[in-house]
Amino acid sequence: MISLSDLRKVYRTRGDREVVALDGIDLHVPRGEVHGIVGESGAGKSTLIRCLTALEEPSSGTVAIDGVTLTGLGERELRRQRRRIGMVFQHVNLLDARTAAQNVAYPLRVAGVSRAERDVRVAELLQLVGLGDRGDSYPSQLSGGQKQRVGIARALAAEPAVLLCDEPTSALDSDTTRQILRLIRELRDRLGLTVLIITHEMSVVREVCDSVTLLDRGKVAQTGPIAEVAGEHGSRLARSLVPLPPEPGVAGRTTLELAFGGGTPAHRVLAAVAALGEDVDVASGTIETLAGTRVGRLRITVPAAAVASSTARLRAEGVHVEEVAP
Ligand SMILES: Nc1ncnc2c1ncn2[C@@H]1O[C@H](COP(=O)(O)OP(=O)(O)OP(=O)(O)O)[C@@H](O)[C@H]1O
Repeated sequence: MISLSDLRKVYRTRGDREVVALDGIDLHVPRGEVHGIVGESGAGKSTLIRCLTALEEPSSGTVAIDGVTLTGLGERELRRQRRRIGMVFQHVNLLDARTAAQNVAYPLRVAGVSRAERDVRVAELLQLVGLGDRGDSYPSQLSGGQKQRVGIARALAAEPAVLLCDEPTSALDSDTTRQILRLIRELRDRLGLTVLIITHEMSVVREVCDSVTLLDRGKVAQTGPIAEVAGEHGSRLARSLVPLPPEPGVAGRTTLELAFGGGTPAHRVLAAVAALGEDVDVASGTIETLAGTRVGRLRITVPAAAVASSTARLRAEGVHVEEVAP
């Protein structure tokens, strides 16, 4: 379990200016959950990861992994606790002159695990990530996805409770991305890992995460289970989890956005739209199934003069409606 309480990190720059990178973050990820962290560049994602791995000392607040508070631990104990956190990066950074098996064995060697035990563990780990027969291959002989699998096996060598993944699929094509995300889920299921994924790709969140947090200038802007945040109509996460294609505006007409899902079943939305009469037109729509729940957005256009009446009629039918700024 990952638990951050009122976490703040303030950097002091050379000109003695203060930069508040994390501004009172509360985040609790239960054991066995895959949680995504998203946010624009500069939102504080890397700082969050560095505080979680205790590479950075928070200015205030606490970080706890599996009930152990990392903040304030001595160097020796911190090193021991860090082994409970496995890290997976965008660029795997394997040792080129070592085979896949030797790369996975490396952290075990550093930890002083005996040769015989190491060999058994490495074989198990490679098997676990689907590379049982590639232990003797060098990184140059492996594809990007296979290298990432080796990186994941290496991260799991110390049997961590938590896997922190920093943009794990950003360097991979879409098919390989899907396979790696599937692997992460399988590992979570088999090993009971708690997984935190930092990503700028909403497709990653859609595909693998149970819950998600949006960071904005060091604060939690929105957080919750995927289906829940996607159902918070009009919210930033709902918009990016259920994207719509761009559409050109039409002169004299106004676009209204309607929400499906949650307490608003599709038939009610469609009936309410149909009741507006022939002056209504459909501009775009998307429906996604997220964590087993169907959520969607529908954009319609109405004559500018009919905006107020159309909105009122839709709302009277219980449909969530917002006017889209031109
Ligand atoms: N060592 C540092 N000294 C001063 N300011 C820093 C330092 N590291 C980060 N910052 C500032 O803290 C804020 C958060 O940065 P951070 O790197 O955590 O964001 P991020 O969400 O990871 O961005 P990106 O997606 O671009 O990696 C930014 O304003 C950044 O300029």
